[in-house]
Amino acid sequence: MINILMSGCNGKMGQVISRMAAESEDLMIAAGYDKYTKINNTYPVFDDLEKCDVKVDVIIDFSNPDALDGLLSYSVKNKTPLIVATTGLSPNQVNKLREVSEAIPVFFSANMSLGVNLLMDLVKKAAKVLEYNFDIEIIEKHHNQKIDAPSGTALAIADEINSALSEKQEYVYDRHSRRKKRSKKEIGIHAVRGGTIVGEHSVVFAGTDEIIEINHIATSKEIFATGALSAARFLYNKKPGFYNMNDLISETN
Ligand SMILES: NC(=O)C1=CN([C@@H]2O[C@H](COP(=O)(O)OP(=O)(O)OC[C@H]3O[C@@H](n4cnc5c(N)ncnc54)[C@H](O)[C@@H]3O)[C@@H](O)[C@H]2O)C=CC1
Ligand SMILES: O=C(O)C1=N[C@H](C(=O)O)C[C@H](O)C1
Repeated sequence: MINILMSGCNGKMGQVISRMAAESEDLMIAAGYDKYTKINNTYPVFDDLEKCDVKVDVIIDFSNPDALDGLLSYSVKNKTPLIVATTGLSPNQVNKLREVSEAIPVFFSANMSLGVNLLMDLVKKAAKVLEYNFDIEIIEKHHNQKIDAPSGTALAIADEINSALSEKQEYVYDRHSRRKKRSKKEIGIHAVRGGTIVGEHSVVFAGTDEIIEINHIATSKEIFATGALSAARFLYNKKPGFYNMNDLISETN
């Protein structure tokens, strides 16, 4: 049995993962961490990681960037593998994750779904072929409770595209403050927020008289929970290192 500490356990993702872990035979949530503690869970919930006296094998984090420092200290002190799915981290926080991955296994992904990771591969291929004649714009849509914008996934898609292009493009967020024509050296990134949209990402390659669009639509949060639980199985007993969905997909396929 792999014992998990669920960080952000009382949030939307934390609750979906708790339900799915309870249905699994090899994983259980042994403890939770959340600053909001007014929900009854089947496991003990701590509002301070220093108070957590439950021994766990892996941490899964779907919370807020504010929680990261405490999680890193706890993980390093207890040598506990850490899965970070929280988005909106600063570049400095991502660097810290890389640093601690020299001491403990760290898994970081802005999107735990298999589909989005396939989309990233397809988009990279398209970007290489269309590099010189097509303008690239990314549009993401999420529910009205989402805090960060643009989504971590939209930024990760833009990074993947940039890694495939011969010349690095500048990211342009929305366009309301710009009063000039679009340049050839940019990737536009746009966020839509409303209702209960689970998560949609669309990459538009707009050329002269033709448009190619590659889309991913999440219709339930369970796809992210499935990915996070697979990441827990993957990271348990791994050597220190910085892992992502590509490592998980190549090991399991
Ligand atoms: N990588 C992926 O596949 C996915 C990532 N996410 C990301 O996961 C995060 C959480 O998403 P949701 O569950 O929808 O949000 P939510 O707002 O429903 O839940 C967040 C939970 O974290 C808790 N929290 C906030 N700050 C905290 C702190 N400093 N210490 C401890 N607990 C704290 C809140 O009380 C809340 O219960 C977001 O950053 C979101 O973008 C969400 C879905 C998929
Ligand atoms: O907040 C969400 O809900 C989601 N956040 C992630 C992101 O910011 O990319 C992933 C997913 O789209 C859902």
